[in-house]
Amino acid sequence: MHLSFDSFVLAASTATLEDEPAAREHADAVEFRMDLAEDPLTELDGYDGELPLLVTNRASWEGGASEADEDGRLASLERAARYDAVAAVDVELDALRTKRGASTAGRVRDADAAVVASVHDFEGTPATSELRRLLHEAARVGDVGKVAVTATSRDDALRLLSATHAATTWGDTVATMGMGEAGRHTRAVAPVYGSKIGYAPVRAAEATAPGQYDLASLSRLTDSLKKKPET
Ligand SMILES: O=C1C[C@@](O)(C(=O)O)C[C@@H](O)[C@@H]1O
Repeated sequence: MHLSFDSFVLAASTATLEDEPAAREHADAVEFRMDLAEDPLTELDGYDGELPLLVTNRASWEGGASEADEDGRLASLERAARYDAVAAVDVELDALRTKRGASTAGRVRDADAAVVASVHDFEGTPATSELRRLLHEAARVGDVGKVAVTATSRDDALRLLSATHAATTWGDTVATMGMGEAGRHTRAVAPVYGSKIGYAPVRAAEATAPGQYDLASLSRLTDSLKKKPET
């Protein structure tokens, strides 16, 4: 399956593909968190859903739950990329800076899947210059450059939106989101400034990051902001 990041993609984040039927009504894709799944490759084997998959196998050094060593973790992503349903693979920017990670990106693309190069900051929001630099570097090595930061103030949220707008204006394909309470509204608003992916759990209690809206809520918010105001 194919996913275009030319326009906003709403991904239902989940630890199990059993959520796909419930996600269909609102989501454009499923983000399958392989690191949170019991037996991810067996789930991929049995997947017969309609939504394309974006697979993530988040490293423990990037806030995820993968317990595999780096080679095994990336090898699982390469295997996942070969499933027809897998349209995109998330690879951390820090991994992509290594030879092993860059080779994973090559294999993912050989399997006709897109690479989402990701950066997470669970502590705060980097300085504006660093934010812009990270977005540009991630967008250069990935088909989408994704930066998720922890916003602790309105100022952080505004800087994130502004960096998203700047990156989009100079032609980078990026996705951004503010984690935490102060960042929550950026999830609804960032697509207006060019962000191309949003993440939300089907059920609020199963959030995969702090400050996420549930899927139906984020879908309603992004849809209504997408509509042109009536004149
Ligand atoms: O990288 C991201 C973004 C995210 O952390 C969020 O803040 O919505 C949720 C994760 O599941 C996903 O892999």
